[in-house]
Amino acid sequence: MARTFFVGGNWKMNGSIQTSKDLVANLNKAQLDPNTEVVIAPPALHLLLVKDLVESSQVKISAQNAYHKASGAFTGEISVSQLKDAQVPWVIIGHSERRTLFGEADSNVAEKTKAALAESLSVILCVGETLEEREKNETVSVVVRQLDAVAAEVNDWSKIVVAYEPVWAIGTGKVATAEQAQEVHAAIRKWATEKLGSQVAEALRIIYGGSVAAKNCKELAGQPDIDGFLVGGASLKPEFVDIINARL
Ligand SMILES: O=C(CO)COP(=O)(O)O
Repeated sequence: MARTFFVGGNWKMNGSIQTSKDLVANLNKAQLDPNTEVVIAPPALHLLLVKDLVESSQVKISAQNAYHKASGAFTGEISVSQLKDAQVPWVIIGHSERRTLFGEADSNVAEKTKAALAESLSVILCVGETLEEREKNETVSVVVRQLDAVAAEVNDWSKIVVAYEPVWAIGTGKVATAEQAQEVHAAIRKWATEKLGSQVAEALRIIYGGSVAAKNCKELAGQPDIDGFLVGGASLKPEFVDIINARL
């Protein structure tokens, strides 16, 4: 079964009302590969504005994070239920910046993923190792530990896209080589086969993130287990369209 190519744009904490409008205007006028699923994740403050401005039903919006409780005294948080109510269909969970800068543990990532799926949201679940972990040859064990934590809480993986984002490649310009990425993607699919069954594993989209750019996306996209990208910096530039069209 062919997996639909998936390209996400994680805008992180960047931009203004005007730049968000400009980014959507660029996407609206671009020719996008109709076989690519596109999801953009603006800052929470801009989500509804961006949602209203997007013209193509091919482009969906995503939050960059959410809290697992439905409501209550959690100052500053946005709940998965509020995302559902606002018709935001996707949420990024477990981004390495959430894990390393905001102290999210594997268990937090698991409970957020579970809560998002319970609200019928789709989830971009991020995993990946630090440079120190890679140098200690712990890449696969770290990624498996992160995935196992979610699998302990979640049975249905049909609405999850796994984003492999090596921390050392994020925002550094140091992209994993196509071989390095493929090796980890294959290990993730092997994990999924063993843990979730071969049918689920075959259908699971595993996307790569970390310094993806127009100049490296085609080689990465040519790997058998790379089903798309989660793009940071380049999603704020016109070349995002070239990355969406990596398979053309
Ligand atoms: O963290 C990322 C996407 O979520 C990757 O960011 P960069 O593409 O800027 O390296």
